[in-house]
Formats: sequence, C-alpha cells, structure tokens
Amino acid sequence: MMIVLSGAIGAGKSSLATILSEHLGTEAFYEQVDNNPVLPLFYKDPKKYAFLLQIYFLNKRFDSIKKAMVQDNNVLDRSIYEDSLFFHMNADMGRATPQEVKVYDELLDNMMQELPYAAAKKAPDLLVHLDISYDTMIHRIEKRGRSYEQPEQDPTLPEYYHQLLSRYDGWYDDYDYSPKMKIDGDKYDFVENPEDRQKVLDLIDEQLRKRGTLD
Ligand SMILES: Nc1ncnc2c1ncn2[C@@H]1O[C@H](COP(=O)(O)OP(=O)(O)OP(=O)(O)O)[C@@H](O)[C@H]1O
Ligand SMILES: Nc1nc(=O)c2ncn([C@H]3C[C@H](O)[C@@H](CO)O3)c2[nH]1
Repeated sequence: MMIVLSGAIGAGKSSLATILSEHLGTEAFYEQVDNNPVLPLFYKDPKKYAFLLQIYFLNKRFDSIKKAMVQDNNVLDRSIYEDSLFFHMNADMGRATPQEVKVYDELLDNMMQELPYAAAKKAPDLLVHLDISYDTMIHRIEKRGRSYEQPEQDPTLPEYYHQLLSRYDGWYDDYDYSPKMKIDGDKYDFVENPEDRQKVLDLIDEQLRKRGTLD
C-alpha cells in the first residue's frame, strides 16, 4: 500500500514527497496545483468556485490514489480526507450550500467504496503529518510565492489560514484510518538541511519497519 502525507498549505508535503520517494525508490504523486485552472478562480471568488474546486480535487485525488496503489510505499502528497476538511471549513464559512455539502459527502463516500484498497483495508499504510505554526506557514507561502495565496492579496486570507491550522489539530487527533505520525515542520528543515532530512527519514523508516512495510 502507500504512504500519505498531510498538512496545511506550505507544510512541506510536496518537498517531503520527493525526498521520501527518492529515499524509498518509489514514486511520488503530487496534488494538482500549478496546472489547476480552478484554484486561482477559487481564491478570487471562493463562494462561486468552492464546490467546483472540490470536485476538481476529488477527481484528481482519486486518480492519483488509483495510480499510487499499484506499488508499495508510493507517496501521496495529500490525503483524500483533507479535501473534506477544506470543503467543510469553506461550507461553514458560507462558501458552499448544505445541498452541495450533501452531494460532495455522498460522492466521496461512494467513490471510496470503489477503491479496492478501501474495500480491503480502508486506509494507507501510514499517514505522515507535517505540523507547522502559523508563522512558518506564512513564511513558506511567501517563500514559494504563488500569487493568489499571498496574504496581501486578500485581507481575509490570514483568518482563513488560522482557521485551517486550528481545524488540522483536531483533524489529526481524530484521524484513525491508519497508523499515523507527526513531524515537527517548524523544527526540521528537511529542504535545506541534510542532517534534518536524515532525521526525518529515520523517523519515518522507524514507523515503516514497525508496520512491517520496510525491510
Ligand atoms: N521543512 C522545511 N524547511 C524549510 N523549507 C521548507 C520546508 N518544507 C517546505 N519548505 C519550503 O516551503 C515551501 C512550501 O513547501 P511545499 O510546496 O513542499 O509545501 P506543501 O505542503 O506541498 O504545500 P501545498 O499544500 O500548498 O501544496 C517551498 O518553498 C519549500 O521549499
Ligand atoms: N478549497 C480547497 N479545497 C481543497 O480540497 C484543497 N486542497 C488544496 N487546496 C488549496 C490549498 C493551496 O492553496 C493549494 C495547494 O494545496 O490548493 C484546497 N483548497
């Protein structure tokens, strides 16, 4: 089965997906971002595009999961469960109707039942959660520089990011689909610092060995 990464915007999922898949000799599957035509529209007019964006992500995520599950220890850079976190938060902010939420939840449920791995195991092998503070999140968003995510583009974004981080805390605590582990994304600079990178890889290897999915 596969390893799934989770974490807020800019937590380092894509970066770690590359590092971890190279380390394990497997393949990384990335979220559709730079070639996602709906994402900039969503940031411009969330109320109009929240539902469409969600369907877009659900479709792409499902596709990635189907491709990733053919080989053990492939790495997915975000879980399908977090899409639902995003959508429910946006719905609670009035950006989707109760009807849209119902359609989405039922579609997600239906699609999950179609996944062979969902039927057999209902989960990835391991969830690796990247935990970051608000300050780190903003710093990373600025460092990466996607224009529509920059707080100065939209005065409501800081509140959106705060809410997202606080929902992630509860989400991780409640997550029980698979074994899970948390990495302190403020502490470990696995992008620039080779020692930190090795420490993070060791922590993940340890968990994989415990689960019997790494020799
Ligand atoms: N642990 C880290 N230490 C230092 N820089 C990092 C770390 N993790 C990520 N970065 C940097 O932060 C930025 C965002 O990282 P990345 O794109 O991997 O995050 P992400 O979680 O995939 O984000 P998103 O959910 O928005 O796609 C990049 O510029 C990356 O180089
Ligand atoms: N609304 C919404 N729902 C999702 O399921 C979702 N998944 C990711 N994103 C946004 C966050 C980053 O800007 C960017 C890259 O993660 O895409 C989402 N936005």
